[in-house]
Amino acid sequence: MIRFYSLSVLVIILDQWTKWLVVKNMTYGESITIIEGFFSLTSHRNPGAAWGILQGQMTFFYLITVIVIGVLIYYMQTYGKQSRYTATALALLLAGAIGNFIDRLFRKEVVDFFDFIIFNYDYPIFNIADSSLFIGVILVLIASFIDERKKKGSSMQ
Ligand SMILES: CCC[C@@H]1OC(=O)[C@@H](C)C[C@H](C)CCCCC(=O)CCC[C@@H](CC)/C=C/C=C(\COC)CC[C@@H](O)[C@@H](O)C[C@H](O)CNC1=O
Repeated sequence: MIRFYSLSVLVIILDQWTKWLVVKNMTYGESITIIEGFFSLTSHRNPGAAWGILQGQMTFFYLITVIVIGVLIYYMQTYGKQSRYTATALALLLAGAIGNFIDRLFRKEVVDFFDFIIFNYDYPIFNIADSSLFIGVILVLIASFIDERKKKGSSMQ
């Protein structure tokens, strides 16, 4: 179990370190092209949630994030032991939520820098914490699918 929390700590450190690098070494709005027309590092700030929704609603974000963190820790304690997929997914979700929470607490906005243009659509600029949340969501879906299949398989025998 503890190793899943250490995964969260590792992701949070990586998230906060990369955000610190962007804030320290790049001016706001500066963009460094990595792969022409596909991937750049752009120093961006988002006072809202995904796609900039709910700009500046910090109290709402604190409330939601504390609830999300509480639910994740509870699920980690109950379901985390059953399957390492679920535990990994929960650890990633926990890291993402905490990573952006730290930004919202101290900066009142979230630092973003991964700027992808996918099929000519300039995808919203995001960060490591968002990626961890996104991968965590995908993994939860996969884990529940695998666990479902296992249950069906055992009941068939
Ligand atoms: C990733 C969740 C967003 C993250 O939620 C958080 O912090 C959580 C812990 C707290 C929120 C207050 C509550 C969740 C709101 C739900 C939501 O938002 C549904 C989104 C779906 C999502 C599938 C998971 C799609 C993907 C989006 C993006 C990332 O794609 C990789 C674009 C990110 C850019 O708009 C970037 O500017 C965002 C900025 O960094 C602040 N980030 C947040 O608010």
